[in-house]
Amino acid sequence: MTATDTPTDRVSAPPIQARSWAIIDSTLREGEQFARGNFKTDDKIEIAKALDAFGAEYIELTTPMVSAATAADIRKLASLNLKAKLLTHVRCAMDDVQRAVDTGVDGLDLLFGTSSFLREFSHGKNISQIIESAQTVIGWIKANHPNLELRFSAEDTFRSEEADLMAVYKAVSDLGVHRVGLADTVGVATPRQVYTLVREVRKVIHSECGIEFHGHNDTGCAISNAYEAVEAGATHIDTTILGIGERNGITPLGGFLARMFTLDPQGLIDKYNLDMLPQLDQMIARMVGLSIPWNNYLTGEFAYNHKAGMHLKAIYLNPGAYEAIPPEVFGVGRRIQAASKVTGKHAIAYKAREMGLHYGEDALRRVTDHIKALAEQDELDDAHLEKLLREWVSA
Ligand SMILES: CC(=O)SCCNC(=O)CCNC(=O)[C@H](O)C(C)(C)COP(=O)(O)OP(=O)(O)OC[C@H]1O[C@@H](n2cnc3c(N)ncnc32)[C@H](O)[C@@H]1OP(=O)(O)O
Ligand SMILES: O=C(O)CCC(=O)C(=O)O
Ligand SMILES: [Mg+2]
Repeated sequence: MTATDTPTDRVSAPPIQARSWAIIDSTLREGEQFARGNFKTDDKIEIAKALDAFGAEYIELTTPMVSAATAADIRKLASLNLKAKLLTHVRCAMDDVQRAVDTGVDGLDLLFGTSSFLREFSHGKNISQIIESAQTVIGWIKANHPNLELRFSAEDTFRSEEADLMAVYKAVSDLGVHRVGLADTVGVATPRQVYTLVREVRKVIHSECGIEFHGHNDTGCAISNAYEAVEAGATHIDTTILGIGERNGITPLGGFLARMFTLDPQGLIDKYNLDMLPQLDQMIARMVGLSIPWNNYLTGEFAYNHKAGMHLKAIYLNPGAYEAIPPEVFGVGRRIQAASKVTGKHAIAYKAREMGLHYGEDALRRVTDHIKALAEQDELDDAHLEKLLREWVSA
């Protein structure tokens, strides 16, 4: 944070506008690095079309260096002529980019590890050599494929020396890349570090150069870090559907949208077909053979479950009392769990009224206490509750 950027300034700052950032969905790249991400050609086409229909601005694909089959899939996806821009994620090496430019994608996401870990154990290059490689590779692309959108990312940004990063980012910005990337490769960055570094990077790159953030979720900060990046001026955020990726994954598309929706609801509604989110989450859950987690952002089975009596009283009057985001916007419904030991008389009265039953005040208290006592012993489902309410009237 700079001296002029106090916490108070940030609290009173206007909410971030959705038009200031774009999604780069990497389900078809980072998601292929997920333990169970092994998408077949038809899966890739389904995912790309679904993301395109959703309104994702960019779709990132695995490098064509993986295999001839992967390269053919990239070409096939590029031939779909989607509205979303297609990018392929490649090492900063001539062989890789020469293969990548033949695939018909709209842009290349180049990367080079800049931390001492990756310099020593991944590729063995020092910072000057990284910059030299960037000059050769980017120079060649600019000369031969000037229409390609280019991004250069310093892999493992948050364990890299700041002076090294600034030298690399300035060099690639001078070479004319469209975006620089900051990658929290091992999920170690704190939100404040992300905010501060994005602000610092902004100062050394050209004003028209965008900033992309890629955040892993090892310490549970992937969404907040993406949010802080945007607040600090990042223009592009990497997501995957359900957050799938290496280890425990990256910023999930749904969770990130939930975060940003509260700041500019109309902006998100204008940009994306938000009610497709359950379909996207279900599609990936099916393809990777896992269930959507119960507490998943927006689409988890219990993401909109309301249970406590005090909550239910208010929720019946106005759902906004206990919901930050209306579920219907994202194509999901709420669940009212009226029969539990933590319920109250308002919830029971409401449920009874729905069934055309009315109780006096005493009867309502007694039936409520009866339901609470029963639920203390065992789970009560809706069918059981309805039977009980009917019996209570006729008793
Ligand atoms: C943080 C991330 O998620 S980055 C994601 C990168 N994506 C992937 O790794 C998935 C696809 N990868 C692959 O299919 C393979 O790893 C390939 C085709 C890219 C390379 O395969 P191989 O030649 O067998 O090498 P291997 O994967 O064992 O080792 C990585 C190589 O990349 C080099 N390398 C690593 N980073 C870079 C870089 N940014 N630019 C250039 N070369 C690099 C390493 O030096 C090493 O090459 P070397 O053997 O000459 O030292
Ligand atoms: O290319 C990038 O910016 C990100 C690469 C990656 O997946 C990571 O660093 O975790
Ligand atoms: Mg990653």
